[in-house]
Amino acid sequence: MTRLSVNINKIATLRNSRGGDNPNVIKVALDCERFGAQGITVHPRPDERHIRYQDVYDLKEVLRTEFNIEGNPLEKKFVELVLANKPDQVTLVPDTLQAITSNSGWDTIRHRAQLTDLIGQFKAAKIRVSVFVDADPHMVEGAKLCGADRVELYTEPYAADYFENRQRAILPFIQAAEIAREVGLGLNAGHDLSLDNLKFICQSIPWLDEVSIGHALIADALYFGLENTIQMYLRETVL
Ligand SMILES: CC(=O)[C@@H](O)[C@H](O)COP(=O)(O)O
Ligand SMILES: NCC(=O)COP(=O)(O)O
Repeated sequence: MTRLSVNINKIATLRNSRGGDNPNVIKVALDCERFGAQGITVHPRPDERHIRYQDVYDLKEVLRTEFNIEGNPLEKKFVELVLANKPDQVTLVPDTLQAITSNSGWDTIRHRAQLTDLIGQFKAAKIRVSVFVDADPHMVEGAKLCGADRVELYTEPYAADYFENRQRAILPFIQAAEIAREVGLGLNAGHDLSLDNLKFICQSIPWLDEVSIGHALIADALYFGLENTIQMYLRETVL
């Protein structure tokens, strides 16, 4: 079974649009847990345009399920935030300041020295480390050489090609996932997963440990309600 971690960035985006505290990020996170989510993901960015650094401290106090913090560890502030909060998992994402959202995985070969050092720091603090990579076997092997515990496959290309040709879309993901399994890495996936494409990736890669989903899930909640929506996503993860 693949576990579902709900990314609550979009809740923070909505809150920040009016400067107040509606919706309350902590309440929504706790409700996601109550409605069945097996984890909560946040991706604080340096400009704090959605999740703020203070949200991370507040969430750490109350969450009962897996807490996953995503971000770029080349930002010193991010490393300090993660080490101060000791989440269950940190996901290292190479996003640039200008990017609207994450748009590629790490080059784990070119950044091997930096990643190895950073992963060592997180693991010394007993935090599981997942490295965000494209569905490229070399990048998966590279993540292993850096000392990662897991990789998260960047699924935007899968989602983009899904309706055109889902067999073609999934193929590189199966190949990368097989390498992850061979070298002993745990496996996560995320970005643009939705009710359309989730079941197929879970069925095609039954050893997929976890998916983190935000944008589509929160958009679906506008129509179906948050509790129903989480249940609908959970059903897609069961084989
Ligand atoms: C790491 C990743 O894949 C992203 O999907 C990210 O966590 C979502 O961030 P935004 O909500 O800012 O688009
Ligand atoms: N790691 C991916 C994530 O947390 C959510 O991505 P998205 O569903 O908002 O595209």
